[in-house]
Amino acid sequence: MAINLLSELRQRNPIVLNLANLVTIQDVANGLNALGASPIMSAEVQEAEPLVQLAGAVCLNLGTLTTSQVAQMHAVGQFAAQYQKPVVLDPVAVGAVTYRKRVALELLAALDVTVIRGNAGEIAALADVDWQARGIDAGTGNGDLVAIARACAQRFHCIVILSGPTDVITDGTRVAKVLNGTPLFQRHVGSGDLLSSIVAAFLAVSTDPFEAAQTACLVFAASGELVARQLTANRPATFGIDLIDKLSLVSGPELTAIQKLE
Ligand SMILES: Nc1ncnc2c1ncn2[C@@H]1O[C@H](COP(=O)(O)OP(=O)(O)OP(=O)(O)O)[C@@H](O)[C@H]1O
Ligand SMILES: Cc1ncsc1CCO
Ligand SMILES: [Mg+2]
Repeated sequence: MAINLLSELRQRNPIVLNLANLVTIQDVANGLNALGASPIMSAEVQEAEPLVQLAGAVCLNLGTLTTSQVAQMHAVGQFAAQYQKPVVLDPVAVGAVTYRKRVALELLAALDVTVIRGNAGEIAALADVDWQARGIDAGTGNGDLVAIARACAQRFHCIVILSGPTDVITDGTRVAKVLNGTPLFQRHVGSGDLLSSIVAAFLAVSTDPFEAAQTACLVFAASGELVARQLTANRPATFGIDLIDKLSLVSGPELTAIQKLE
């Protein structure tokens, strides 16, 4: 775990190219900006090459996919391989909608994805493990989350982050866990979308994608935990606002003091 990656990120202010969903696009932009990265969103395939060239990393989010956006994702992903830029895939609701799963599998077959970040329902679907996913939510299942994340990483030859009460990070062999967090993340739509883009921001400033993934999970989950400690009641909207503020204020020592890692 390299908490000094946070200061590296803030110093270098990496540009993160996001093909975002239209529900949480502004939260993702503000969250990245608060953390110390420089977000840019795009919905136009014609500008794929120059945007990938200027970006340090790319995040592809399937949340509100359209046919033209999927074509844009293929184009951006191919330029990312050409210019050696890391790619994060957020497979929103692939456990609930067969069409989305097909799109995700086609992207994973065609592109060099560095990290897949999804909840248990999404990662189980990609690993072909039986699970009752529920829309954008993780749903219920009784599989071993580490085994599911590992199977997904081995199948697609990439790093997998299976997020939830415990975040599991694996490259198919190595496994790390971040136990920080708060149930308020689940009450605020788009927590996962922001985490995926923050993973991309850390990939942009690191040569070790496993360490970048682990650090992103800690910074995000622990920032949320620190915010929740200050709230007097369950306030999902306030949590969302305060989380963005906390991403700009949180320090390395503060994170080290509350980190719960395995
Ligand atoms: N019950 C929980 N307790 C603690 N932390 C949680 C809990 N559920 C989620 N988290 C944290 O929330 C963050 C987002 O992960 P989550 O698995 O909720 O994504 P998601 O389902 O894709 O969310 P969304 O669809 O709203 O974007 C992660 O940092 C994770 O650690
Ligand atoms: C609610 C919702 N619907 C599609 S994407 C999204 C945001 C969470 O990913
Ligand atoms: Mg999600």
